[in-house]
Amino acid sequence: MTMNAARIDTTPEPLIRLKGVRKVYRTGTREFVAVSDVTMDVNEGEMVSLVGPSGCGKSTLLKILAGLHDAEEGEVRIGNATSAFTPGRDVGMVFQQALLLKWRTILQNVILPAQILGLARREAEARARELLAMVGLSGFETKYPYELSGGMQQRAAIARALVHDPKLILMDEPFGALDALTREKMNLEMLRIWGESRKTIIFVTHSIQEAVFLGSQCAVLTAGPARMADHFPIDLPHPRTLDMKATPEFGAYTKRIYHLLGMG
Ligand SMILES: Nc1ncnc2c1ncn2[C@@H]1O[C@H](COP(=O)(O)OP(=O)(O)OP(=O)(O)O)[C@@H](O)[C@H]1O
Repeated sequence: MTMNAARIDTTPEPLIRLKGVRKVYRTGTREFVAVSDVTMDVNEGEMVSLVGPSGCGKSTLLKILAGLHDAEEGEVRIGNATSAFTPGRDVGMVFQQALLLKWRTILQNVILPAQILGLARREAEARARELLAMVGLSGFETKYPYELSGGMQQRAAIARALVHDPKLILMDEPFGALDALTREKMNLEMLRIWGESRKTIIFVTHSIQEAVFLGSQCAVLTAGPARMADHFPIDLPHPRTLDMKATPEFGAYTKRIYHLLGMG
């Protein structure tokens, strides 16, 4: 008897598969293409930067990934055979403003998503404390948001996005409101937090330097028409250091993005 040995494919399935995604907003009889031609695979544990000018559809794409909007056309698949995905449970979000509740302590703010999802209080609190330590906020558990700097508040927001152990973190220009030096520091912190948490992160930014420095993959979106112009891996070594920004390799990536955005 002969047996056909099934070929075992060990290539991991991507966590996110986007193919020809297009989203149109309608107001009355008018249609507006917010984003189009979005095709990209994202593997678990990747940090993908989405970079582009204002109005090119970055936030729209995040809303599609969060399950808040449906795509007009194309395929959106999140989750795979080994990792099922439920948007309400498996997404953590960080916005440009930390949006902490001013009447809750930092610990109580970080716990909030776990409370909303009805997770066990004791475990959630232990995890929130661990995450506060990971983002460098040990000792600030009982402080209130007004007692923290902007950068510290954004660290708390990152801890809050991780507390329910989501599979996907969506970050919409999280450091856009910080001063330039704090932003550089937060970029280094972000890489460390990503390395420790091993989460899949989609990171929206207007900054080409930030996109190259943080991304394991970079997607470039253009406006007029709003479309994904390109996406490519960023093959810079880890750990990344600020010195790398002065290297020809780093410069080649930024130049590529400037050209795609018509600024070359
Ligand atoms: N609910 C909506 N209804 C109609 N048009 C919308 C809606 N939301 C966004 N738009 C339009 O769609 C386009 C893409 O918006 P989106 O917020 O995704 O852009 P963005 O790249 O995130 O911009 P920014 O960088 O300024 O935040 C914009 O021109 C915006 O005006």
